[in-house]
Amino acid sequence: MSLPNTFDRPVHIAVIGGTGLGKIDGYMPIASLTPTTPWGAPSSPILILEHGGVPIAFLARHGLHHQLAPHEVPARANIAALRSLGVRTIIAFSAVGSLQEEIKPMDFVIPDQIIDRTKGIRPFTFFEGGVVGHVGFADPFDAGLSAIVQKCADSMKGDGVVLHTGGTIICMEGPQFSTRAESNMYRSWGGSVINMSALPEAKLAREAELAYQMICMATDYDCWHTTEDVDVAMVMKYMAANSQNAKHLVGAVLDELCKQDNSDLVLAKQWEGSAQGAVKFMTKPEGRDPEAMKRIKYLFPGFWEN
Ligand SMILES: CSC[C@H]1O[C@H](OP(=O)(O)O)[C@H](O)[C@@H]1O
Ligand SMILES: Nc1ncnc2[nH]cnc12
Repeated sequence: MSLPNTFDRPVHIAVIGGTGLGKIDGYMPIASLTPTTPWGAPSSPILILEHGGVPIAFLARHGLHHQLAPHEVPARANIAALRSLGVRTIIAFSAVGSLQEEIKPMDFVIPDQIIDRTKGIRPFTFFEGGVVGHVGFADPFDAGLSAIVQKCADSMKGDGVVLHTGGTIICMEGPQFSTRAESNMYRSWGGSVINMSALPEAKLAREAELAYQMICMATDYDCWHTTEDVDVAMVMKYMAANSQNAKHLVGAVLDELCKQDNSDLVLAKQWEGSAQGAVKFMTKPEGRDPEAMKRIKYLFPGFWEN
């Protein structure tokens, strides 16, 4: 049976699924939306799921069939499309390599920092082409969302599975994995985990004034460890083993986010106006390109003129 392609209520919370998490078991979609944005179409149709009566958007980062390489993910379209539905909070899952002995494959990590090792080949900003804005990115994730995920650690099952709080994610370009020299260098920098997807997603979420937290699931020890070097089969094996925990964790996190007490957090009141302010102070009205402004107004429909 085909799903409706419209949904008439705002959706405030989204989950982005990554490698090995192209869907969340246990949720029946009630709509499948395909918004187009000034930055093109998102990676996949956006499914609307229901959690205790609250609509949740779900987007598969690499496409329905994992056909998009990390550098091909249309991150601007993904973030803009979610925001256009009303989304203000994103919980983003990612399969990561561990750069620290104590972060074992199957463990979860809620990072609080990122080191950018992408190579500038991915479109990474909404603010260009005749409109300039510089948003703060000192703390790339949302502390309020991080606290909620921490609170839900007990929802996970399994011997010794740990949820580590804090840590630095290295976001590399890929799609090839790192060399051993790089892996050791990242460890010397204090990296906790490594992936290919945290950026530009997190930067764009900040520009779009969204609350964003990545939840990392460790699948391997990259290639610095005495155990086997990472390969795709290893990542997929651990992701399959871990998808039940991802489901438990996301269920518990959504339970928390749906509580009335968390409504300001979910609506990202803490970020409201930050990016629009960053644009306002840079490009003078007479210098703003009309086409660039149309794109900005897609993101921020109420964007002032002067
Ligand atoms: C198949 S291993 C590399 C791949 O896995 C991660 O994907 P995601 O972050 O979407 O879960 C990593 O970032 C790479 O894209
Ligand atoms: N070792 C690794 N490097 C980069 N991305 C990954 N995703 C999962 N494992 C990874």
